[in-house]
Amino acid sequence: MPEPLPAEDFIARMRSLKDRYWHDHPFHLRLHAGELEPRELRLWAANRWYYQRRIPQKDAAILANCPDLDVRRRWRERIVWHDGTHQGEGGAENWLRLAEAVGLTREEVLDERHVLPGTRFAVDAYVTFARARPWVEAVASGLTEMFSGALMARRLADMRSHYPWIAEEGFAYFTSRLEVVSDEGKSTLDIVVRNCPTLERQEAAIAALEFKCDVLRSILDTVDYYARKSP
Ligand SMILES: O=C(O)c1cc(C(=O)O)c2c(n1)C(=O)C(=O)c1cc(C(=O)O)[nH]c1-2
Repeated sequence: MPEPLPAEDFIARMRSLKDRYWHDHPFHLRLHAGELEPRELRLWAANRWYYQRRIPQKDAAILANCPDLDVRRRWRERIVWHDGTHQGEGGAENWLRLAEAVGLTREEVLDERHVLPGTRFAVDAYVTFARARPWVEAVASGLTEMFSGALMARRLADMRSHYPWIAEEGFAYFTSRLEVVSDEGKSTLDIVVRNCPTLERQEAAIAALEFKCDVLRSILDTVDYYARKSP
């Protein structure tokens, strides 16, 4: 049987997938350059809502499949972060505030009338992956968060400067996410490395992260296509 990769090489393989991440997707580049019309930002916020609202369900699937108490303890914090503990709190609520700040009503976000079929297919594929695959692969698929901190910091700065009409309250999602994201990346990586003792499992974890990068890019492909097409 082939030997597993040394941990550093395994980590390096996962980090090298940054090129496949969505930071340089044409839609993000237009967002960062201040080139988006308000209606394009609204389409983006309404579609990202679908991703945000499905993430706690994806995390619940991981909890359901994971027999490791220590991992479950850490993982359930993610659900609490997104859902909050009380009405009016949590990451999802903050995303709704961003959507309102770009000009959407809460109602039109919550009824998902702007969610495009491609977004739904991509995000649902992510949730299904977490339900159907071994839990460590689903955890590995969340490792895009290793790449997300720098992107979110840049997005926050660029949105503040290029879209000054967006009220500061709208950015609470990014400011609060940035506080948790770097730490999460490290502990998630640790869980994946410890729970992939064979080359086969390591390769499966790498494939899971590739899949997730493709999920994210697919969301923006569909948003970008319709954003450019609409009047
Ligand atoms: O704004 C971004 O670019 C970005 C990227 C990602 C990501 O890389 O999956 C997440 C988030 N944001 C995010 O806010 C978030 O809560 C989140 C959860 C997850 C996940 O897979 O569990 N990814 C991400």
